[in-house]
Amino acid sequence: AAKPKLYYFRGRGRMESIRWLLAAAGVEFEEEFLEKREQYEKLEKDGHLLFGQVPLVEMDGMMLTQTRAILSYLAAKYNLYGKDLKERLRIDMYVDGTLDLLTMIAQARFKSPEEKEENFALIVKKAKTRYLQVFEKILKDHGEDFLVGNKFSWADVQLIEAILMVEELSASVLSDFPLLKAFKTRISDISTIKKFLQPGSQRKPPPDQHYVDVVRHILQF
Ligand SMILES: CCCCC[C@H]1O[C@@H](O)C[C@@H]1SC[C@H](NC(=O)CC[C@H](N)C(=O)O)C(=O)NCC(=O)O
Repeated sequence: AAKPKLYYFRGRGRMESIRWLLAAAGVEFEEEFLEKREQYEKLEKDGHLLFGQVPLVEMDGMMLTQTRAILSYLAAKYNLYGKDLKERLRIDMYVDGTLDLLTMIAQARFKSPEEKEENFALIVKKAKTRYLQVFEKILKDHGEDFLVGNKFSWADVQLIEAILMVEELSASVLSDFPLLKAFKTRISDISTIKKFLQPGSQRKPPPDQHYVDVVRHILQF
């Protein structure tokens, strides 16, 4: 079967979680990077952008948009969505919280330089008190290796992505969370994740000013 094809900017944004989940599932994918406004306009004209937005993923003969819908489809397709309705619900709860944190971080990078530092400090504080503390307790309460059903799932992928992104803002953020430290080591050691963490993989670096400028230019905001 043809490999999934991802249409997005050459950066993390909303597409990075989709890259992570595909990589975790061991699924190879191609990328088309939007560098010019014309590319975005062509996708729109061709009717591929349901609400006029990207991420866009071409797979299984479909043109898919809406990040959360795509992630859910991938999790179900690659058996990373729990064994029953209750486990899927728990995964959804954990993932929605983690995506809120990731979105906060990603949007903060679009702030002005003076706002950015203050914003990042606030985000690190919220990450620790509202998110990481909760996941530390979940691991403590059930004493298992994975967040849900003692089996590797989408929830674990989102959390490792979030941990690494928060550590980019504050390297010592896990100092009060021994179970999350062990979780990070364990999940990073899973062969598909380990490969994605190697240099040269399709994982994107933190956004720089050029990325922000290109996104603003293409989307004209
Ligand atoms: C996670 C946040 C990453 C920051 C960068 C993104 O946020 C946006 O500022 C731009 C990009 S994403 C690009 C943006 N896409 C979305 O907002 C998608 C939202 C949708 N609910 C989804 O989850 O896929 C876009 O196409 N906008 C065109 C426009 O609406 O006319």
